[in-house]
Amino acid sequence: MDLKQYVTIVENWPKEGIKFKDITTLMDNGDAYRYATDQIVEYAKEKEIDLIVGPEARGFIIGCPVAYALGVGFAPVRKPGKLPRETIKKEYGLEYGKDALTIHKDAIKPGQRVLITDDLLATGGTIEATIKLVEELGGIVAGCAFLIELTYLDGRDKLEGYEVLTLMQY
Ligand SMILES: O=P(O)(O)OC[C@H]1O[C@H](OP(=O)(O)OP(=O)(O)O)[C@H](O)[C@@H]1O
Ligand SMILES: Nc1ncnc2[nH]cnc12
Repeated sequence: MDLKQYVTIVENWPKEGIKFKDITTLMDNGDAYRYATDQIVEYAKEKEIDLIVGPEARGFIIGCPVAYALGVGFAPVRKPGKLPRETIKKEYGLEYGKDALTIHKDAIKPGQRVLITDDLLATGGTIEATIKLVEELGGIVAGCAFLIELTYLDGRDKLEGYEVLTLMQY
């Protein structure tokens, strides 16, 4: 299936010069959403994953159906002030700003094999921060899976030494 036909490109949003890749038009098509999910599930099966970790908010949309299909858990990475118990935190830069991410301290057991999921790899700031959170808690990053990679932003440079799957490249 050609998934790109379901992605809508929105010019100059949220800021001038950004070509925003809107995946809501992929998600609201049942066949396309299932096809994309299945690709990531097949990738994850080879990696003997114990847990999926995904950053807020679009990482949840990708990661939760994969976790369900594999019968493993999902641990959310969230922006500060959203998780109710003790967390650890990492700051990071974005294509259009900067932010921080947190995870519950007990979300990952040392040695667990983790697949990190998100909708899109841009500068790599979000995935880099998420990897740091997982590894600080003793998790093993067995793979990183995205629907979309913006190759012109070189996010992959931050992922040297990690296994990466991207379903669409721009
Ligand atoms: O590779 P990067 O440059 O870090 O950019 C990619 C991240 O940016 C977007 O999330 P955003 O922070 O906009 O949050 P959202 O998912 O809550 O919309 C996207 O969903 C990725 O998580
Ligand atoms: N160009 C873009 N489109 C959609 N999500 C993004 N996150 C970071 N850059 C993005």
